[in-house]
Amino acid sequence: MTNDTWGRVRDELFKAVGKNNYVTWIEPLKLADLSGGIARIEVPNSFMGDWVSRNFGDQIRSLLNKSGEEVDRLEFHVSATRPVQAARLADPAAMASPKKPARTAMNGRGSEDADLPGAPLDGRFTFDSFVVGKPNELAHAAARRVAEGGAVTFNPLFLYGGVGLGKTHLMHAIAHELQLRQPEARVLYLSAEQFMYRFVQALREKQIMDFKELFRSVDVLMVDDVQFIAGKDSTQEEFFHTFNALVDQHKQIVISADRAPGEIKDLEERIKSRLQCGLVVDLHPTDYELRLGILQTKAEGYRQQYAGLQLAPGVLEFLAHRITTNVRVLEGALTRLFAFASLVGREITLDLAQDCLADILRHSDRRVTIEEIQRKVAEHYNIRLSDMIGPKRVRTIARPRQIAMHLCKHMTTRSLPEIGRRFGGRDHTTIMHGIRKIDELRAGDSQLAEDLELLRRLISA
Ligand SMILES: Nc1ncnc2c1ncn2[C@@H]1O[C@H](COP(=O)(O)OP(=O)(O)OP(=O)(O)O)[C@@H](O)[C@H]1O
Repeated sequence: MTNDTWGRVRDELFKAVGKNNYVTWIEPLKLADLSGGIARIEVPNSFMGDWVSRNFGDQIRSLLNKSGEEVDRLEFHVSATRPVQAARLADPAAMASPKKPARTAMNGRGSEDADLPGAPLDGRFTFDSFVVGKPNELAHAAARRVAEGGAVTFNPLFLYGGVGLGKTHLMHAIAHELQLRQPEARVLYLSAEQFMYRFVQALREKQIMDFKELFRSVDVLMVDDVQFIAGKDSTQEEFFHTFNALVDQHKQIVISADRAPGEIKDLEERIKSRLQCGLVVDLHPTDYELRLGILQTKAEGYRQQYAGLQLAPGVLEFLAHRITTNVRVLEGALTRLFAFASLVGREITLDLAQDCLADILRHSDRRVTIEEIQRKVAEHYNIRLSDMIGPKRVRTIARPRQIAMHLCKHMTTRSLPEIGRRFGGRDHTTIMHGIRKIDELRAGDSQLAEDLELLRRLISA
């Protein structure tokens, strides 16, 4: 195989994969050897090897074969000689002596940390104070796994979800836990905005090498709200290099965003693909049980703080039912309620809650209608809307109908008789039966549970 042949193969790949893909994935490849039907290709890091193998492997092999070589298999090896700059950054001995020692990059490391690039950790955001329920159990388990330290199993851990669902809380909890378990570990938590700010500052002050060295010398890097760097070209570029350097050194990265990597607009494709390479976990909107759990935990704390204050039964259930927006609002409501009750020296009752939280409750009032739910569920299961309220009892229709009943109960404030009337004049006991049936089924049927959650989101979107 001559260099010319490899050159031609690369030219063909350029045409086939387009400029961007070519520059990111193909250009850095080096054909090191071709013998015994195996093409050995050198790549700068293992991530790249995996990606190229999965996405372009077949194309490369077939182009090599077309050019007259007999290639059965491609093997990717991380090249021993790293690019000059990367080697310099990865090897402390070869580093230009940094102005600030690397450990100043870490959170919670005493007074020398005055100018840390990291954000301070909130002492309340620990695993102990995080209430686990169905919607967040996977995110919680993955965060726990990362917090145990040890060998990196997935990189990055990518947490995403809507506003106030606990992403920041989990990231801080990881940092706290790591500091306890491995006090020497260099854990850096910051928002993507702070990352950009530090980067721009380093550029301005001509300290870019310090910046690079600092970020590449951490053991765990956590970047919150990464969607912020979308559309900010040089920050994205720097983030990409930082990310790669850390992954190559098997350092853990944890990222959060308000949506899945593939859905972040104006984020470079190569960054999206890197973000998708580890474990991508969705924090689902809270369900009633989780909201109640969070309220109970918080209320317990307040009971100690406001000793003697009475909390009437049913108040927490009422709040969990009515405030469905996000946990931050839920917490805010409870805080206000306890503060108000303690000021006026009254028991916290439903009436007091309704008075004191009127604005929040009004804002959280669901405007979801029974008709809307019926329509969305019918669309989802591809059945006719008329069948939703009609008499047919075949399972393909009856089950979606029961799901719609279930959602009506939980997403509107309508009573069972009223729901019954809107389902073709059914009796309220039929509605109750339908709701119970779905509750029973979803406990053992994960597909059904997922459908319910998805529909809930579609409906409340
Ligand atoms: N499962 C939970 N248990 C206890 N508290 C929670 C839970 N989920 C969220 N919270 C609390 O809700 C508030 C908002 O959470 P957090 O700041 O982590 O949200 P976020 O997902 O990062 O939101 P944003 O997108 O606004 O950054 C915090 O006070 C947090 O402690």
